[in-house]
Amino acid sequence: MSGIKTLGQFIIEKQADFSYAKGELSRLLRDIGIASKIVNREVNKAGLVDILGDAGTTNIQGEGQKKLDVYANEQFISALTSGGECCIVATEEEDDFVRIDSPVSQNAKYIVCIDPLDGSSNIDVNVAVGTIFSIYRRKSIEGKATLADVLQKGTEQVAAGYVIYGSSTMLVYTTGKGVNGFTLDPSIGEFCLSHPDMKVPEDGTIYSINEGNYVHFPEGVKKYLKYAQVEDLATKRPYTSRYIGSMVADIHRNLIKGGIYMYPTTSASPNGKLRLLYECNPMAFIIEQAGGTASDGLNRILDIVPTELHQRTSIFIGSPKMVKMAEILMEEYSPVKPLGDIDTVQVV
Ligand SMILES: O=P(O)(O)OC[C@H]1O[C@](O)(COP(=O)(O)O)[C@@H](O)[C@@H]1O
Ligand SMILES: [Mg+2]
Ligand SMILES: [Mg+2]
Repeated sequence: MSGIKTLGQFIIEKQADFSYAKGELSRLLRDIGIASKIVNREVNKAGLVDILGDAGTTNIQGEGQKKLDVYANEQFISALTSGGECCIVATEEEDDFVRIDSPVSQNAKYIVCIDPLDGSSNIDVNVAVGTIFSIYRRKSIEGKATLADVLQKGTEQVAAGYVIYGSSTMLVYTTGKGVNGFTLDPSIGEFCLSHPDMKVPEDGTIYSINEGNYVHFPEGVKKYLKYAQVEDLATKRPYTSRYIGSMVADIHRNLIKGGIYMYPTTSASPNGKLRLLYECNPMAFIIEQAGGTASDGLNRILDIVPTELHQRTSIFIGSPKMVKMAEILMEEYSPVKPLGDIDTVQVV
């Protein structure tokens, strides 16, 4: 076992990068690691325990909740509560933000925004799913933290990460100093450093989008798909289409191999489908830290000012050269309103 570095050891080692660090963020990341292992245990034996299928409840987004959505949500809230470093959790599965009122958390300075289980449509069919998290420092230090402490721009994130429950289970995260990936070694129950200093290739040949929505796509996206599907060997086109239907898994693949993931506006989702606070901001922070880019077609995701807890946005994310091409075609064919006028996207 010589030479392995566990997540816990790595976090403590990196703490030295932050002169003011007192270990709170390290402990918070530890708590997320613990809850991820518990969720992983259930995901791995999902068919054998009563965790598949619908929970029979609906979340504020009008989506039917899966049993594993609810279970994962409970595990992360309970780990963050007993850990004591988090004062508010904003989660996909709760209508309003959850104030952590345990005695130890009163003075906690961190806010966690989380998608406890990403890729819910893949849970019952044994396809990779994930967890996505984003961490902010509360702005106000007096009194109780409020919604204003949650609705911060993505540029204010102090850390972000995801867990992918796939053929192996990995935790990938950033604290603004690069991106590192850890693989869970079940024999020792530890996340071990397996992918140090991850970098997204500048260009790629993989595009990920639900083409089933083609007729509802903005013209700019239709043009990009035509561009991707044209024969031009010099630019390695036609590109390959890959779509798992779990944002974490599609972006993880593109982070390693190069590629672009797109979930644009559609007539069904005029503001996009994916949520800014706990899906797009954390993935954008990670991909940018790995040398990639992320926008809504025009505006940098991390610069979008959140106005609502479950706010949605369109997203184009991945290899910078591919995102740039998509943005050029969006700008030309489907001008998106610049920042400051975000709430309605106009498609001409
Ligand atoms: O089925 P669609 O419309 O392609 O949407 C798939 C996308 O929706 C999501 O499942 C939304 O996330 P949740 O499963 O956390 O709600 C993404 O993971 C995925 O990329
Ligand atoms: Mg999700
Ligand atoms: Mg989810």
